Amino acid sequence: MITTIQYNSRKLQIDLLKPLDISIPMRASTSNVNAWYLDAPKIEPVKNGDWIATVKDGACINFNTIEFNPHAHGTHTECVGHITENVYSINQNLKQFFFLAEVITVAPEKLGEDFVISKKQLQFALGNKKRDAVVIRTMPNTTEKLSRQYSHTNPTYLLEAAALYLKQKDIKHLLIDLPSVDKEKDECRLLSHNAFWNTKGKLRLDATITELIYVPNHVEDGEYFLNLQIAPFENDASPSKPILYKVIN
Ligand SMILES: N[C@@H](CC(=O)c1ccccc1NC=O)C(=O)O
Repeated sequence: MITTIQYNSRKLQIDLLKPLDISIPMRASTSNVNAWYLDAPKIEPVKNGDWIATVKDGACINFNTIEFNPHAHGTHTECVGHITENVYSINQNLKQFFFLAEVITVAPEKLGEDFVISKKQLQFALGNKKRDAVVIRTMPNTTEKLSRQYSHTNPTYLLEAAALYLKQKDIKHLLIDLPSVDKEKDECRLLSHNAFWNTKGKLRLDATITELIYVPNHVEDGEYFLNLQIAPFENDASPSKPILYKVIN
């Protein structure tokens, strides 16, 4: 099912039958990916006295209540409302869902006790490419990322200059396979979040950050169309399902 997309002056083809899902599924399990010191997400049947809302227990339906945190428990997309006093909702600010994206792979650099992604690394990977979105895969890239327990592990983050560079390149959507673009314990400085969303100037309300993605190794670096879909929560962040389609010519 090949479709041709007129993108500015270019005609780009993708195969809609070959979606590449880069989200992490959310499961009610202690092995679900986790960050920010919360317990595992819960998916439990509604109960009313002796009645349990599962077909195996005699109900005519399965009817679960789900408890999770979008920032902690899986792939999620956030807008500037994540760090502002004014409440901005991702559902009000992400209004388009198809973007030209570049998938890049970086091996984080050691900086003191930390591992970081630098501006230089992004410059090297992106060059003069003009994209709406950048998808960052960090090395090493194993399926252990689907179940990693990130709390208190000081995960890799983006240096402020790297986030500033992406803003200056007018990258609207930043996707990364880490729990945050900032250092886990940074006394709430949130330098990269602030730089990317330009909180000291005109807020980039249409810019989003998607965290806790997983880009499988069979997905090569290069040019893709990104379909970025969220669940329609009115909240700073929502669980999301980014799908890539390789640009075939
Ligand atoms: N770095 C902050 C915490 C933080 O960034 C955070 C805390 C809870 C949930 C999400 C967070 N940041 C996500 O990008 C701090 O040091 O307190």
